[in-house]
Amino acid sequence: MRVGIVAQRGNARAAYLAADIADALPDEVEVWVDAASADAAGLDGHEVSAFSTCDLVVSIGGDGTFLFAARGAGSVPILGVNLGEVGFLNAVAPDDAVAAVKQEVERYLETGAVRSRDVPRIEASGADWVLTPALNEVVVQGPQRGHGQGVTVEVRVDGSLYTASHADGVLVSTPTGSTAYNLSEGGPLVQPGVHGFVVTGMCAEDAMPPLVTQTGSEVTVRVDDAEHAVVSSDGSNTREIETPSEVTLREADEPARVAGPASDFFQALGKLE
Ligand SMILES: NC(=O)c1ccc[n+]([C@@H]2O[C@H](COP(=O)([O-])OP(=O)(O)OC[C@H]3O[C@@H](n4cnc5c(N)ncnc54)[C@H](O)[C@@H]3O)[C@@H](O)[C@H]2O)c1
Ligand SMILES: Nc1ncnc2c1ncn2[C@@H]1O[C@H](COP(=O)(O)OP(=O)(O)OP(=O)(O)O)[C@@H](O)[C@H]1O
Repeated sequence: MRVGIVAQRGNARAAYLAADIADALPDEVEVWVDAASADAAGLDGHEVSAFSTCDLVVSIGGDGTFLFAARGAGSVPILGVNLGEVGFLNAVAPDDAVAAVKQEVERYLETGAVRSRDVPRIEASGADWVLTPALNEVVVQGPQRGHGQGVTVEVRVDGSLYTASHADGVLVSTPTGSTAYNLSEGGPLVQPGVHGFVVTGMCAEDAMPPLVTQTGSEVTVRVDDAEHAVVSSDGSNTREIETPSEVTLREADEPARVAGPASDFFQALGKLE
């Protein structure tokens, strides 16, 4: 079994906790530590982009660290330990981290699988490009946000026109991402497990109420009337596209997998206050 650990870059507490977890695991488990944290501790590190070959990935940090770990992990189960300010994606408290990881490792050694929940991701693509699937959301927007900026968008669901407007952009969120950027833009909270994505307009001039689509549907966003447009996945994997052009959003073939104990969704909402 191979366990990959991603500790928040530059955070000594995260690096110590990574070392504690590594020390607590049986010798038969190979432990990889991300390059930045390993370098700080004088160890050999591994690029997080190779963590899709692990059997379990542990993220120690905040939501940004979890999203970073998820980009490398692909569909490998990720257990999130919260050292962040919000830590909505991280169900495990630091004091419980060693026990929670040991429990999943023991489960894997006994049964060949860790306990995990599938969470859908959104894949954004254009004529000759595709972004790393998003765990939270894909944003299609103009070169800049704000009055007098933006882009004309035309949103279709399975080929049928939903709406068209000048707007800062359009945000398509997974249930996981509903508590993040989607919420700030006026989109609804979505209970985990709902099989839908949310399409939310960003400061649209014409009517664009938040729309829940089935995960199986294909959403296309045509952008025009701006110098260029920008597509981003989870706020970081970004692509500049020319206008006019069309972005296709659909459920990624492989979901992300969240390992370890689940947090109570309604209790976790308290973290956002
Ligand atoms: N106005 C906004 O609310 C806004 C703007 C830009 C990005 N974001 C979010 O930030 C994410 C990228 O995270 P980052 O840490 O790299 O950037 P960041 O440092 O700008 O973090 C943005 C905030 O979003 C929180 N967050 C991220 N995912 C969340 C989730 N699923 N539920 C609740 N809160 C969540 C983080 O804890 C952090 O407080 C994007 O996926 C997007 O959802 C939010
Ligand atoms: N081990 C790492 N190696 C390389 N980059 C990292 C690593 N950990 C985090 N990062 C980068 O830092 C970003 C997240 O860091 P950030 O400071 O926003 O912390 P966070 O995990 O969101 O916690 P907080 O809630 O305290 O802000 C990630 O998106 C990623 O780009």
